Amino acid sequence: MSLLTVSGLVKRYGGLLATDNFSFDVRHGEIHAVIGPNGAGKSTLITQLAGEVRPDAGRILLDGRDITNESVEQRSLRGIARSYQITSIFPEFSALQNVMLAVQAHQGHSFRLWSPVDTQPELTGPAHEALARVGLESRAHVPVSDMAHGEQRQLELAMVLAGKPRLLLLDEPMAGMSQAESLQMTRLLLSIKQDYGIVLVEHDMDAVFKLADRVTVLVYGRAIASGTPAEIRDNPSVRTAYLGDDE
Ligand SMILES: Nc1ncnc2c1ncn2[C@@H]1O[C@H](COP(=O)(O)OP(=O)(O)OP(=O)(O)O)[C@@H](O)[C@H]1O
Repeated sequence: MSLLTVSGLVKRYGGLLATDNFSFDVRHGEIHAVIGPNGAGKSTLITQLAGEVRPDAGRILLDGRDITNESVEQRSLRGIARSYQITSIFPEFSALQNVMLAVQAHQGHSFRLWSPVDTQPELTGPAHEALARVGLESRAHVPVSDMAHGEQRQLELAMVLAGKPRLLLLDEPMAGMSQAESLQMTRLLLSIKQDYGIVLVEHDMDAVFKLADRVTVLVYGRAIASGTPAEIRDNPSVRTAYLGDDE
């Protein structure tokens, strides 16, 4: 059974169909990329999967359970985690403290960052573990403001993993990265993917074709093609949809 199954999803903004009868699924251990031109509805899809926006029609199932009407918090408890952009990071705090905050937010503990960190093993343990997963363990005590952009994006991923999710919703994890940083993030995602199901929205096509097991192409809210990276690359209607687009 798929980890995530989406069927017949519809989202209208006035007369605009931002999501047009969209269906797809994500298996455990799989990266399913959603690509498409600007305004195709990729972010709108992610917000509906995360529970921030309710669809007008359709169903979202996690492990076969209907979560369409569940809140962001309920979905988070079930293991759906959305990556947020760097704006959710506290730059003056260390990498470790930022991940501890993410652990704390997930566990619902009270805010205790001012007490000595080594007295809070329930936070430091999972936080160190998440930093190690993304290769930032040696940077645990570095203030985020002293970290490179690519490292900050890795930290963002550590914060997502800190909640021990099962399904990751990654919205442009390579945004603003140099080619070297993007390669590093690609390697990182490949090294962790077997433990999660991942929905990947990304404009960096090199990264998408290296990472994705399956790719679904959105145009005007509608899935016009779905298949392996090789199938998508060779699909004439995908090529047509991207003609004149600089992505
Ligand atoms: N809250 C909203 N109210 C009205 N229209 C919206 C709203 N959110 C998105 N839209 C519209 O829905 C369509 C899809 O937007 P969306 O941001 O999901 O596209 P996208 O594929 O993520 O684009 P990009 O690649 O540029 O981020 C666009 O036409 C957009 O203007």
